[in-house]
Amino acid sequence: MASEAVDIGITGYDVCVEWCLASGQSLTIRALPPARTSFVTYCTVAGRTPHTIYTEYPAITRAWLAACANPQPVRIVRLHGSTEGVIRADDTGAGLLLVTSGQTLAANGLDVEVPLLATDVCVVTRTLPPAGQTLIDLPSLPVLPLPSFCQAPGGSADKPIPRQRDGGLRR
Ligand SMILES: O=P(O)(O)OC[C@H]1O[C@H](OP(=O)(O)OP(=O)(O)O)[C@H](O)[C@@H]1O
Repeated sequence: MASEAVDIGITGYDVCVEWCLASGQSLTIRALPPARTSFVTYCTVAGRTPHTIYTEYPAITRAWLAACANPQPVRIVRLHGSTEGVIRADDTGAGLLLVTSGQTLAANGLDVEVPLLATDVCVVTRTLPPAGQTLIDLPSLPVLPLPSFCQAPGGSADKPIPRQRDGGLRR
């Protein structure tokens, strides 16, 4: 889907949200029956003042921080795969990562958990402007909107969140 090689895909809702926010493009995301629900979760260690958020979801992280009432300056570092050990090892670290059972968080001593969005398998197609139709669609499946905190200020979730280079400071 991302490389435009195919017109329809089956993937995780988390992947779709991150891609929409990062690219500024729309997808039509439709829910399949739940298979194994996980949660994109903010986590850290109790008592820390995080300066760095490690994540495979930098666009979701920026959107969430932008929606926070009093966001603190924080560096966003993109990592792929399991990040719990890196977060634990950095005394000013936090993370935005995928949690299913919570066992990996617990094993790494990450004891502050804030679930931001539930994610499961979904069907995804590109949304074509201006009418929003898709090349292939499965209208019997319910549409999943982007999370409410991904709404651009004063606008709709279809508008991209302002970009920031990975690793930069958000002020
Ligand atoms: O809450 P838990 O049940 O402990 O699962 C959480 C772990 O699962 C995911 O990794 P996964 O095994 O999917 O591999 P990957 O992220 O490295 O691809 C995720 O990155 C966490 O590391």
